[in-house]
Amino acid sequence: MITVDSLTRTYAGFTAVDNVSFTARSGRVTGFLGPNGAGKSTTMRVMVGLTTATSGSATIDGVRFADLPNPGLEVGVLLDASAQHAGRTGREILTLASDTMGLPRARVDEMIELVSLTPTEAGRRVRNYSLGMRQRLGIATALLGDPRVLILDEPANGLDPAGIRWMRDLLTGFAGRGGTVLLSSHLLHEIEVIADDLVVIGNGKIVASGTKEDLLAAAGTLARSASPRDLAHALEQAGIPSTLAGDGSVRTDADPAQVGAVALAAGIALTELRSAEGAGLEDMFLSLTADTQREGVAA
Ligand SMILES: Nc1ncnc2c1ncn2[C@@H]1O[C@H](COP(=O)(O)OP(=O)(O)OP(=O)(O)O)[C@@H](O)[C@H]1O
Repeated sequence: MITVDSLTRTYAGFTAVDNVSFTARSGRVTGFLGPNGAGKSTTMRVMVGLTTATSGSATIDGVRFADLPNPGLEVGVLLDASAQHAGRTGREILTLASDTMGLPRARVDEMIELVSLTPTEAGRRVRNYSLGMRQRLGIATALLGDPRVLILDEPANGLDPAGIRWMRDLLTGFAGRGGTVLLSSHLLHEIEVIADDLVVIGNGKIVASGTKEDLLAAAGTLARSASPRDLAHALEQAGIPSTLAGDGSVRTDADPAQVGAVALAAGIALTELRSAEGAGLEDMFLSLTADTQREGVAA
């Protein structure tokens, strides 16, 4: 389990991470979301000892990363796939990491195979790797020590569609065996498919956290009819506030049964009625972070 407790990180008076607390539990994939500059990477860097906390703490099973005797055996980290030594081959990077951790060399070949780098690619210098290949190498490095916790910043970045699916299966399998996965991503569809829990950060502060089900269920109900304005009007008459979305749907916080009953009473045929869950993470994310979005897209 990863525990972040009242974590604050300031840079010359600017507060990048502001009193952040959350946990990433074992056996679960926790998605860490937020707009550009929200503080995700800074929080993750503190977790793995690359940046110090101004106050508060981040611990892995109760221990600070810096106090772990052989951290690679406990925590797999992928923060910046391009930070690998460009002049070394993928195999050299894995071999060095494996030696540092005191692992058998056979583990290097296992990891190269696991991330589907060919032997030729593994022998190529990292400066000649594509982004997706760097990402695969980064994942191989993170998994090398067979850790029980994974901390991954944008791991799907640069992966092709098959690679994204492979990563999804890998991470859900890892959590299924009791591991802890914390991953940040701007690919909301990916997070929606893979995450069990969500932590949303905006301007350095947590704006929401909880299980995906709970957070998305709070999205309310989505209904469609041939005459959405009439439906919105009928709901208003029944004391249920609603909004007309740009896609012609009517959204409300009331539950689907209430909306159905109002439509029936008003003689309005519904063409769709469901929990707005399917409208999904993107809507939830944009509304939760509306104050912190640069483009003001959700305004
Ligand atoms: N070393 C530093 N010195 C000064 N400011 C910093 C430093 N590192 C990060 N920041 C600032 O802290 C804020 C949070 O940055 P961070 O990289 O954590 O955001 P993020 O959520 O990971 O963003 P993105 O989605 O763009 O990767 C930003 O405003 C950034 O400019």
